[in-house]
Amino acid sequence: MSTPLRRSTEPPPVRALHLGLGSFFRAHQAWYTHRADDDWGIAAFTGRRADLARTLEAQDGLYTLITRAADGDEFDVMRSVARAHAAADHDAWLGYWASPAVRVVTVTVTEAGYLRDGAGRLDTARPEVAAEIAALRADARAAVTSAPARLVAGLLARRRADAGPLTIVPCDNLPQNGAALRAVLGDAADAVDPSLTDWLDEQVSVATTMVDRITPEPTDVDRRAVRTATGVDDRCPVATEPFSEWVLAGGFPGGRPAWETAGAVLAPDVTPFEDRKLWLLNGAHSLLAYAGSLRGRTTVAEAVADPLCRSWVEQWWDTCAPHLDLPDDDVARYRAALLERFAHPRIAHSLAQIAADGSQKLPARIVPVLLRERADGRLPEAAVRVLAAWFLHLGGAGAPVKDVREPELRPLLDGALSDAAPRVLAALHPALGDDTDLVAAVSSCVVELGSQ
Ligand SMILES: NC(=O)c1ccc[n+]([C@@H]2O[C@H](COP(=O)([O-])OP(=O)(O)OC[C@H]3O[C@@H](n4cnc5c(N)ncnc54)[C@H](O)[C@@H]3O)[C@@H](O)[C@H]2O)c1
Ligand SMILES: O=P(O)(O)OC[C@@H](O)[C@@H](O)[C@H](O)[C@H](O)CO
Repeated sequence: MSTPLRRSTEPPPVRALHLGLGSFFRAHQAWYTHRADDDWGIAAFTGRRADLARTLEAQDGLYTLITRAADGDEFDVMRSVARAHAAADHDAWLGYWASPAVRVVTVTVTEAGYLRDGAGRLDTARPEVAAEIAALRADARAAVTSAPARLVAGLLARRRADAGPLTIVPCDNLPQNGAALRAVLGDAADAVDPSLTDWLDEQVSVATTMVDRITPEPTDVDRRAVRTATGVDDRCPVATEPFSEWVLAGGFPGGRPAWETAGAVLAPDVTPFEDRKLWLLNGAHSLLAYAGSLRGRTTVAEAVADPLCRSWVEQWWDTCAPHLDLPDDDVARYRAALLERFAHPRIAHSLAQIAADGSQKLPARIVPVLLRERADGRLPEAAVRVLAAWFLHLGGAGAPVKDVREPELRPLLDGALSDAAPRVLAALHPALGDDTDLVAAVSSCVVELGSQ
């Protein structure tokens, strides 16, 4: 007999809002908030689907976090999610923004959710973006659905209510995610109501963060593990690795949870931590997702156990190391720890999940190092390999293709490799398509990898 998960005491008062209720938020920001030495409750909204919100709400926002070590699991019930809402619950969304009690808004909507164009601005050429801007201009309470539009709708509600300053905290794997979100929000605000821009500058701070905790999609095995170990029938547990990092920079004029008491680090600048994480961890993840899946590997652990894939990872890390503004010892320790994290025997982190939206991820994970290398006159084999493997992936080899830009990328693959390669590379960064040496190297690597 198993018991359902319900609260026996009141939830903490809602003082924070989250957009993008999913696995990572529950393993990371909600975990830090749960452990922080104060009493902040979060109202969390899904990005799109309603199911997780419904399931969590039926458990009063409670869920089990499984901290999965190589030699066993720990089970802890997280209490910081006071309310869980479906994306469509737009009136509730606006209501929280209008509440002076709410001081912080965290965001995890994936790289694709920022709706950026190639220059990092809001992609107003997309019909759905233009339609949502028009809807908000006509009615500030219109039920918009994209992340930028929902955030601007929230900002309009807050200004109407004169509810005071707050901080938005993006927690997606984007370089300088604060500036990235601020640019998109500024563009959306300007398009909807130019008078919002000054208010935004005065009342809203956007923090920049480096976030790290490998959290695969939950499975039925996780649910059974909770039931067996605790006797509780938790319908939405989430399993994560023991390692966790959160580095934040920025102002919190309205206050924030005491996340530092739970291990978060407040720093003047996240750049060195972010480069280290996005290039070494996420860059290697993308390499394995495309090149490893070409070799039939399906998880990170499987791929890194393959000596050839592992040598590719090491080669990529050697390429990145000179560009990191950190002591060599730190980088060496980080690399050693990463190999252990990747090889985790009880975490099945699917390469297919990581492969999704490469058009949004490679510009953050691979391209910055590649451009630095090219500026120094080098043509790094490791970066060439990732791009060639991604090219093959887009053509249908290895992990399945799921990319927000797929409709525009697929036609670029038509025709001879010598024509297609520059077009596909230019889709990641304009300078890459014009780099004839790089195009030639990627083309020959496509042939080499494709024939393996
Ligand atoms: N899972 C990890 O290991 C991990 C670690 C570090 C950072 N992150 C960041 O967190 C993000 C979410 O990861 P997750 O594991 O929680 O995924 P998830 O699929 O469990 O949850 C994603 C959430 O984002 C929403 N979303 C997805 N696409 C969206 C879009 N286009 N617009 C608006 N909302 C959208 C979904 O509705 C859902 O609420 C990642 O993309 C990454 O940027 C994840
Ligand atoms: O979550 P995504 O889709 O941005 O990327 C997949 C993984 O590379 C990523 O989730 C890592 O596991 C994570 O960034 C580790 O902290």
